[in-house]
Amino acid sequence: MYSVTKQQMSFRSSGPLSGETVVPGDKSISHRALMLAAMADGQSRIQGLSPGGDVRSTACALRAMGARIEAEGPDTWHVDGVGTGGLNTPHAPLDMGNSGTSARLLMGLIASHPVTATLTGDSSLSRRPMERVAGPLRTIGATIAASPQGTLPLTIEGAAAAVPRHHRLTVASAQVKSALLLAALNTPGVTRITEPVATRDHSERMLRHFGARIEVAEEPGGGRTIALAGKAALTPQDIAIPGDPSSAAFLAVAALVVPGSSIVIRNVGTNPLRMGLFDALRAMGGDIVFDNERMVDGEPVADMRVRHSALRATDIAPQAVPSMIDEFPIFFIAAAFADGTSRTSGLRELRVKESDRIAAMAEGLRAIGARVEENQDGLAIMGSGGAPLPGGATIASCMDHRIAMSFAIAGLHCSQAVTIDSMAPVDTSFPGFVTTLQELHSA
Ligand SMILES: O=C(O)C1=C[C@@H](OP(=O)(O)O)[C@@H](O)[C@H](O)C1
Ligand SMILES: C=C(OP(=O)(O)O)C(=O)O
Repeated sequence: MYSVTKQQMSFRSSGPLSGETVVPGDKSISHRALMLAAMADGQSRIQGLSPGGDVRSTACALRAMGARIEAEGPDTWHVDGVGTGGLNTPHAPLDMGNSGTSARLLMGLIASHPVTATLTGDSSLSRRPMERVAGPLRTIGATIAASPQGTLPLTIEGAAAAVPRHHRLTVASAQVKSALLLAALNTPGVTRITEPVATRDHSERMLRHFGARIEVAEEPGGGRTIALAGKAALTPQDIAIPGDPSSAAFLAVAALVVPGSSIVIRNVGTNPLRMGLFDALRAMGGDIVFDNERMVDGEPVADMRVRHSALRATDIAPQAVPSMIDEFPIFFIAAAFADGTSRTSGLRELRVKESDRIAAMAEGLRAIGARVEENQDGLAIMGSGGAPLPGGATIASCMDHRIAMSFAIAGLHCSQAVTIDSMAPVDTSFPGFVTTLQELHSA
């Protein structure tokens, strides 16, 4: 079914997917659970933590600044927090690996502690913009020296007495918002953040869960203002983290496009601010049903049933972009098998993710025989109407897990195998991806 040489791997048409599965714990929620547990006074237990490399980067950095983080079982960890204000200066640079969320959120946490840390990353992360976080953090009193391009490596010297501000964000970014909320935890007084469009609110939900005083007000036009009271004493918690909808997305699109498929993905997070892809797929005619909807530790969760469906093309409105920001690569694959032309715009942010995801997807889609038009801020994709694409190409994963997984899924409905030059990046968010696909093919 799959052939493997070192990290290169080929994916080909292998029949329908069926059966039940789970996906790893949500990566976004895992970062936040570790960071807030590290700030709590006492021991928290986290069940379902993401096993990916990105969350390991966060855990290593927090350990280097004084938190004790130990495994209790395969996916259960306990964290002994240092208390708000209790971080220590690390003895060595903190390696953020491939993880933008680790780098940006930890910058926020460090900015209001009297500690100094240097953050480094791999070559992909070292190209990504950090000024969007560094700028506002300087206004609270942190000193941050980055490369002239505003990228890693950077050294941050936190403020001994940070200043509470009202930050008005110009970029719709949950990472920037969360960095400022984490900085606010050890800042006296009330910090306010206004975001232009609502972005994923895992930080707000989890801060509330740990007992912080936080208020969220809707703004006209879809934005929000969040007010957080600083010098907060956080109470340790037992938290269960739901499966990552951004990982479930790959399996869901596989089931939709491979004829005869029918799968169930149990225990997936369904936070409305992460559901853009699933809303779009349903609008395209995708048979996706959420069963057993419930709340777990402040986040909505459900079991997801997905069946093969004839997909129709759709256009994505720019307002929907934040709710599916990481799902565009796999959305483009779904669009490539739909009937008609799907159009997207307002996606400039995709050019500064782990790779330039607009360029990488356009190039890969053309290589497997799809018809694509690339614009500055989006793609137009002329779909195959459900027919297999030719395939028969090798795709450069560009150190980007979502590019690698998207073309792996495309290969399952191509006439000839699709080869991914390296599946190594997949470890950052979904280490069991290939095994899960194999199990769904043999169920
Ligand atoms: O806050 C988070 O956990 C994330 C926010 C998004 O980034 P931006 O804030 O840069 O949009 C997303 O792309 C990233 O994978 C995770
Ligand atoms: C953009 C992503 O993550 P990060 O920004 O944390 O590297 C992602 O997971 O798609």
